[in-house]
Amino acid sequence: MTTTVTVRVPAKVNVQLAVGAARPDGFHDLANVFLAVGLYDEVTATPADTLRITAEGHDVDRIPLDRTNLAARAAELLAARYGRSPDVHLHITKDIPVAGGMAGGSADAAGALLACDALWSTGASRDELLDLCAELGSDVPFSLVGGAALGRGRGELLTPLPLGGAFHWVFAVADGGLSTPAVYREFDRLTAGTAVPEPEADPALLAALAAGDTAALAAALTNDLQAAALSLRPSLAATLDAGTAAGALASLVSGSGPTTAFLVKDAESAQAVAAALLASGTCRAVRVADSPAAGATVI
Ligand SMILES: C[C@@](CO)(OP(=O)(O)O)[C@H](O)COP(=O)(O)OP(=O)(O)OC[C@H]1O[C@@H](n2ccc(N)nc2=O)[C@H](O)[C@@H]1O
Ligand SMILES: Nc1ncnc2c1ncn2[C@@H]1O[C@H](COP(=O)(O)OP(=O)(O)O)[C@@H](O)[C@H]1O
Repeated sequence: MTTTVTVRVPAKVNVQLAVGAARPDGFHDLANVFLAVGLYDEVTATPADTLRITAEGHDVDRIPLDRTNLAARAAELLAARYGRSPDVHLHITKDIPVAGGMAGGSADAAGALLACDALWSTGASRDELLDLCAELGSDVPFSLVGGAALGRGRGELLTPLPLGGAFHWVFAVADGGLSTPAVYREFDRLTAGTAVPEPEADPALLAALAAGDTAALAAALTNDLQAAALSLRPSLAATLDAGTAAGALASLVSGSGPTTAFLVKDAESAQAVAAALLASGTCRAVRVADSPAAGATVI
């Protein structure tokens, strides 16, 4: 019998984040082009007498260890769906920046779901797991799937995208986090009184991904939440400028921020841009990672 299951789950960067007007339910329709990157959290599930969460790694003092933790919510949802006890010990090893716009919480939710599913042998199909992911959060289905995908609806309706090669990234971690709902509210405030277009995926960006063409991808990167994130955290402009000055091909806010993402030519350039960003004093830490990365995987 399996007694412990560990799942590894990647972070994401949004290479295009097109945001529509607020819907009646408060969410926003998106054309959200997700790319999984090689920074990972791990979730280990072990049988226990009660549902318990522990965590180690970067900034774990900033995540809740009670039942509001997204990993705990995933275990409870799966247990309720299959009529069993949610008692399990979930240990999270965190490497994805917390509240950084890189879907760390979503990664832990997808990881916990897959780990508990394996531990409990529920027999859930992939589609059933994807439905549960969507109940847990808009970004959680992508954490399960990984690779590259277009997310429609609120981001949960995924179409896998072809990728023609690897891309190299540097990420600058900012002090503190940004609240995703607060960034969407700021988007609403900044766009009030304007006609917000229907979000559409950019064909040039999809072609750049399919061709594995870094220069074309750099020219096509966009994030409709960037102005809102910069409005709430003006200091991010200096980080973006520092990355561009250091030779990044393109610089943008990752999702709702405040992590900033820098697309670079190759692994050597990544090291140079990372060192320059750190030396600039405009960020707390830097990380280097490649894309794509596989989705949630039992290891
Ligand atoms: C912005 C994005 C881009 O991928 O991620 P982050 O950069 O924060 O990681 C996502 O849209 C975040 O997805 P996720 O963090 O899963 O959001 P959810 O838990 O579903 O929703 C949290 C809140 O964000 C807002 N929200 C989220 C998704 C969406 N399409 N429209 C929204 O308005 C709503 O206010 C919602 O109550
Ligand atoms: N397992 C978890 N890991 C990270 N954050 C979590 C987790 N569970 C709950 N949270 C909370 O979810 C919020 C969003 O965190 P996160 O998913 O890391 O950011 P983002 O949505 O910007 O990618 C934070 O306020 C954090 O405290």
